[in-house]
Amino acid sequence: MEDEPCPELVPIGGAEQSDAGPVRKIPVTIITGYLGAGKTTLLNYILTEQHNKRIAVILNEFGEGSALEKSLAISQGGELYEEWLELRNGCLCCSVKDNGVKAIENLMQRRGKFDYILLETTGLADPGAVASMFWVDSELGSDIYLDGIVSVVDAKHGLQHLTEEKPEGLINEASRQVALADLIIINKTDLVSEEELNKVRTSVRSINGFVKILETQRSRVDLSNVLDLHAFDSLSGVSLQKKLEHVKTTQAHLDKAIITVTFDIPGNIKEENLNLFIQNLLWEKNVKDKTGCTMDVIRLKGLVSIQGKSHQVIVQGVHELYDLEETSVAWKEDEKRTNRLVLIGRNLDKEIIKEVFIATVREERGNS
Ligand SMILES: Nc1nc2c(ncn2[C@@H]2O[C@H](COP(=O)(O)OP(=O)(O)OP(=O)(O)O)[C@@H](O)[C@H]2O)c(=O)[nH]1
Ligand SMILES: [Zn+2]
Repeated sequence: MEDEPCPELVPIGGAEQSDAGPVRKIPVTIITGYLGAGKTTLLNYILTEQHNKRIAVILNEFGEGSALEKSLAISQGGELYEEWLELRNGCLCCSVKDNGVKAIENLMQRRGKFDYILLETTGLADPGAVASMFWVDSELGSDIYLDGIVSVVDAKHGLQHLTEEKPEGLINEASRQVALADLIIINKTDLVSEEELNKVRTSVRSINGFVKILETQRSRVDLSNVLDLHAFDSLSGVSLQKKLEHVKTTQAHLDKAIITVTFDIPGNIKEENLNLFIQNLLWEKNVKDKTGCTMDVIRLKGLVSIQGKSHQVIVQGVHELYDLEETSVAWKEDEKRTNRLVLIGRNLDKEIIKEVFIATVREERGNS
């Protein structure tokens, strides 16, 4: 019973799918970033680059005066539409006012016409809320999967956005977008000196110790860095282990800063204990730092070893939502089983979190 067969992940051959056959899930990449950072420029660039993908783009321009301009930029259509429009190169485009769920549902009726979805959030959006809908909306979840969150940071104004103070000590949008990202694009490097660029890079890194950082002008990036990141699923099982190994706990660099904390605890833990640890942290919020402030976790990633599971288990969390999924990577016979977690958030104290983790996973409950 220990070795439950894990379904093998096999690529589905051919583009054509019969009604009865398995359906290929469509990846969604969320493109976020503060107002004017270069999100739409990035989308335009991606749409015009050679990528052999049929991409569907959703522009979420909620409440922004420039929405019309944005649709114009992409569709050359001249008006704000909520209907899908086919571009000359076969890509699809649509501009919406809400968080995009409707648009995606609508889009899925055109299945077969596209193989990738890019969703641009508004500059003030919390990408976590958008990401969450892929977990909550199981209807959506069966058709599509979240591939990654890409945040565009303005090299010129990024620092200012990251340090902006919000009332009641709320986390500003720019920091949240950096904390949640799987890829950061520091754009508009033409507008800053090397020194200014270093400062932005250091601040971004101090918030998110995990994220890959690219620097661009006009959002020109190698698309392989943006698409098919598999940041949330077990297909990244192997590389995630490597990636996690390189993550370091960061030092607060900005005021009231968000930082990254990572640790590695050897052993083989019970799933219920892991759940308890995560729920205390994310739901009960009863884990506090030395000064009594609640630890506020925005993003959680990890690879853990669960008792009774032969394969590594990936942990993913965005705000209050989290998910455990067995990967296709089996623990080897002689391999030391270990649990590595990466947490990004505020008021994080590595030593305290480690202690809480150890105490929780060591605890016996119910059956010996
Ligand atoms: N100098 C410079 N300007 C840039 C660069 N990238 C984009 N821009 C300009 O910056 C402005 C904002 O770019 P957008 O791509 O619309 O930014 P956005 O993030 O989509 O903006 P919102 O949707 O309004 O939040 C545009 O005028 C772009 O032409 C760059 O690398 N350097
Ligand atoms: Zn835009």
